Amino acid sequence: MKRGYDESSSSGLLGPPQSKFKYNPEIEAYLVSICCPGDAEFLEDASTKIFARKVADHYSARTNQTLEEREASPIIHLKKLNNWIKSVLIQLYTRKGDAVLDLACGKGGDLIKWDKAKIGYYVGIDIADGSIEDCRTRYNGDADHHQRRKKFSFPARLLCGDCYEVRLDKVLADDAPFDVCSCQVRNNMNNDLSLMIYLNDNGFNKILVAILLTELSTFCVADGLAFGNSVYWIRFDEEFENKKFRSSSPFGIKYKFHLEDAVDCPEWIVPFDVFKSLAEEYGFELVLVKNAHAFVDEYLKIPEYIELMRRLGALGDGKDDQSTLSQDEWEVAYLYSAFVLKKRGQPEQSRTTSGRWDKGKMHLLKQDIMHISDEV
Ligand SMILES: C[S@@+](CC[C@H](N)C(=O)[O-])C[C@H]1O[C@@H](n2cnc3c(N)ncnc32)[C@H](O)[C@@H]1O
Repeated sequence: MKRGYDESSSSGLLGPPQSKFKYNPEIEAYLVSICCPGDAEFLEDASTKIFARKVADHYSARTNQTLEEREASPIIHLKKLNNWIKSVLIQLYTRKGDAVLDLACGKGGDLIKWDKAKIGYYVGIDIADGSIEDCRTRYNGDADHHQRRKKFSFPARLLCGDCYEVRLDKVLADDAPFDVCSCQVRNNMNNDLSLMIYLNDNGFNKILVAILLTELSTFCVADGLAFGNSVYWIRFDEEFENKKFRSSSPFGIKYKFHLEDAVDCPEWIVPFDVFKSLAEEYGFELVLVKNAHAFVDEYLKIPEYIELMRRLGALGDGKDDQSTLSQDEWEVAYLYSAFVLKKRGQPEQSRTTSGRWDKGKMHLLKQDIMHISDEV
């Protein structure tokens, strides 16, 4: 049975548990699911502004957890693993001085990662005003009174609004071009495509995306319409009872995804090859697509990333901390993939900026947060 790490490694870290899934890079059946984050009570119409409002309220209402509360999460090691994957991605694809657009930046959970990559400018956008306010205090270094951290070394700007509803080209006219866009939220395919057009037209170099993938064959071999374990479940709609999917209508295959202590939302599957060719049509080439198991397999061989994993603690700390991912969390990790899109024809060396000291601020006041709406 395949394991997700190098068993001969001398890292001292505990490995992920054995998985019943076997990662096969040749497999053609991977499907990208388009995620609409939200809550069970407001699942129905993802396209409406009401839905967007409810998403915003949901995230705003999620208070900052204490360290103890966070550590008690049933998916704490999965969260740590996700952080490791995001950090490695950022280290791999961001360079000193880059201008970064963090779409759906939330409470700024990635600020430290961008700081380590020595970026030159940061613009964060999120729909939830509570989250963007938390992001502001975190950026200012005021978030944790016990552990006041040093100031971030890049200027920043924060905006509050629905990144799929506003004219980003207008709102960000003075900030563009960006080198990297990070996006960990998906809307519907049309919105994602308009975003890609915007990114292409506005000189983006790379987009890093952490996206949920599920493997159709897992569903096809499962009994009935649902499968999962103690921390997640996926349930397909009744209409897919016969487990047949028409290639002529690749969109609209809906299922519900539940992950303990994280999400409970509808998602729609999109065949990966369709996504890839649409991205190509809009001027992007896919330079990396890696399932989380394969990602761990590959990058946990590199000393600096082993050290990072040790610090983040997803697989213990190599010394006293013997806690690690549960089998069930490791199976959830298998549902996720990281991918990177790169603007076609963009040479590696050409960076758009080396710091934007004239833009953004080093300390953000409440009134510095720009509230954007689709009237902009
Ligand atoms: C999973 S969180 C990502 C947080 C962040 N990347 C981090 O690691 O801390 C998803 C975020 O997407 C935001 N979001 C959802 N739909 C959005 C939209 N249409 N426009 C802007 N933000 C959105 C939510 O408010 C939430 O903060």
